[in-house]
Amino acid sequence: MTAVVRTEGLGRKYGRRWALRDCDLAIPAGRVVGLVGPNGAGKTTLLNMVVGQLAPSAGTIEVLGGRPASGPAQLAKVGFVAQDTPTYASLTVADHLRLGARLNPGWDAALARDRIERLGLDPARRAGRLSGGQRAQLALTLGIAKRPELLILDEPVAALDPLARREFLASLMEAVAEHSISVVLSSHLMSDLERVCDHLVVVVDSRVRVAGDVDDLLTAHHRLTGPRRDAARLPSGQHVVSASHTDRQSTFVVRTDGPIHDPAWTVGEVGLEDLVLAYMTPKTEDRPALEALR
Ligand SMILES: Nc1ncnc2c1ncn2[C@@H]1O[C@H](COP(=O)(O)OP(=O)(O)OP(=O)(O)O)[C@@H](O)[C@H]1O
Repeated sequence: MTAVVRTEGLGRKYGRRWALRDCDLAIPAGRVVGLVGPNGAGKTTLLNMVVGQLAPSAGTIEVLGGRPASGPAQLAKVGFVAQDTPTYASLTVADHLRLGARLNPGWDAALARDRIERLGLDPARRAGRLSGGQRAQLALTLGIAKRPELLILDEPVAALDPLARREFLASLMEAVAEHSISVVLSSHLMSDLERVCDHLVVVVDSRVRVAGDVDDLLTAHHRLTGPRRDAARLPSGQHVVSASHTDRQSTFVVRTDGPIHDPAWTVGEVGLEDLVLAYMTPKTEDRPALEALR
């Protein structure tokens, strides 16, 4: 499998505290990857290592077959829109495009101009005078016009209203379809991720809890509801992701490779948001840690 990002035992410490640890990932090419997890889980830390802005404290990372930010050719292959969609407040939209052209060898000037025109952004307007949504669109334009093979977006839609978010994601998907780029996108907004992502990475407490193609993940996870039962009494092939109990009833989200035959259970499907929430919920039972699903 061609991996756009491959990590083994990757970790980053700040002082004595791990911001991310034991991270093993193999993200296939051509995916739109949703990176999710609670605040402080380690998402930005991972993305900053992917783009080479942060050095690992442990393990290895390979991006498009090379070391992150290891030279001009590697830098040209990866586009990055950081968390606060950074632009230069005193520079105009046109200045940003000129800067993009100067800094990026593969710059697609026609693409940048067309996008700006289609978005209705005034080239003479200073970035500091744009709305949050317009600034995010400008930053995305810079990221796409660089014509990267991999585009990294750290919470690009956080400050946008629902309509602007929808437009932003639509234009991202358009760019993905037209230029066949791989995208890694971190967000807390599950409905957005559900719409655009076909691969998911969930990070909780500095560790990757689960990773895989969305279709495979949804097929492998089920919600079991039935008479109250201890998680320890479930068959070994059913890995408990989350458990909740009332006096008489138990509900589990489990990951399993095979069908569930026990007639005591009502078996339901799990949606993407429920799946993510199940992994983010602290487990009440003591079960072995889950392997990342690939
Ligand atoms: N420069 C830094 N110095 C010290 N600790 C840091 C630094 N940057 C991040 N951390 C810590 O590392 C951990 C992971 O932070 P990170 O920003 O990667 O999380 P995140 O998942 O992106 O969170 P959010 O969703 O809130 O953006 C947190 O505990 C954070 O406090």
